[in-house]
Amino acid sequence: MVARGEEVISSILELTDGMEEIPSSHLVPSELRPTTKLDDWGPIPVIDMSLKDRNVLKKLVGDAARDWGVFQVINHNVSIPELLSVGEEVKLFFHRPCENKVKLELEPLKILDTEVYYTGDNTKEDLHSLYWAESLVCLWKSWSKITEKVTRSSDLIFPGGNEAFRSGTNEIVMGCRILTVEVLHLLAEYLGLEAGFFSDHCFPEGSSLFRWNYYPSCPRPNETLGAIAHTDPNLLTVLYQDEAGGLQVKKNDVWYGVQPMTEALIINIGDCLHIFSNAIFHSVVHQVLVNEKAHRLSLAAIYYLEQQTDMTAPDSLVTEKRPRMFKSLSAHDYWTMIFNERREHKFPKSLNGLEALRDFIRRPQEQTA
Ligand SMILES: O=C(O)CCC(=O)C(=O)O
Ligand SMILES: [Fe+2]
Repeated sequence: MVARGEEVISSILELTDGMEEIPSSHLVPSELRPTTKLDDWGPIPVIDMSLKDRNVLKKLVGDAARDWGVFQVINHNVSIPELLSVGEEVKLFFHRPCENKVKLELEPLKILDTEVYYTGDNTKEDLHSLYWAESLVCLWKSWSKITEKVTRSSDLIFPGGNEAFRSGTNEIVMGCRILTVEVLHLLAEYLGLEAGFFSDHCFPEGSSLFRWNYYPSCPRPNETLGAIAHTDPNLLTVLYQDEAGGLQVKKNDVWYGVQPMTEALIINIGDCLHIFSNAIFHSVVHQVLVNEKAHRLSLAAIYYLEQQTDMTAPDSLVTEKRPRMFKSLSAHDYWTMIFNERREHKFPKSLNGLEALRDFIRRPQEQTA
């Protein structure tokens, strides 16, 4: 059952078939619409992870996280051919009849610390920023028995079995984990901290999720967005975007496109790393533009801190020039706050996590170290 027009839409992809206008439910208010073209590429740093000189690599990664909050990495050891082949299977899922996909929407499947669900109309989701997009999510609540969990997720999505999806997902899960640990190590070392300072709070007990996002082509790309401007509320996101492009990041109030590179993965700094680093690293504001011609596929591998993690920045990151920016809060406090905030503000949602943090920002009179 898919009602069209003003009513419930359970699959944007089906809705777009032969459509010339977009439903009012998906119109983005004019002040939030795209202001630059999808291919206005910006000078987002591209970092070669195979660089042998660790000091140089550390500086490149740290400077990029500080100045941009986003960078692309190449030679990262995550198999892109494997990722592309899993992506093809995921597209087959998105192109299933709506009724079939919606089953996973109505009844998220939970088994062994694993959740699998589908969202066909992200505008109905209070909790995240995706808009003109459908998503397929696999959430794993810790890393123990991860291979088993990945297998179960695969069987939930493809009950008849799908070897390409299962083994490919396993390989990317492992590759992205290694990349994430490596980036977190470099970022900690850049700040003069123990290498495991961030990653030890993330692995092995933190949750992670893989969200495949499908952004169908859109007859009026200037009137909507694939994802509205937001920051990621987690620690760090590893992102793959296909050649359609559309990811934009904001720096000093200017939007820059992130140029698609077949071999690259994108690293986004999330709110928790911003808070934990006393705002030395920047949680990047980003959005996604859709286009008239091509559907777009992306994968967001999202890493969370363990819930009990106290995100108070270490004293060594507090100086006279850079006083302590946030009151003490745990990853769980932050989580609760951001979700309440998003639930309350239907639209435009309060999606810049750091604006939503206002009660946790220390006022000048409180800023004695
Ligand atoms: O699809 C993209 O490029 C970005 C997706 C995103 O921002 C997210 O999933 O949080
Ligand atoms: Fe995001």
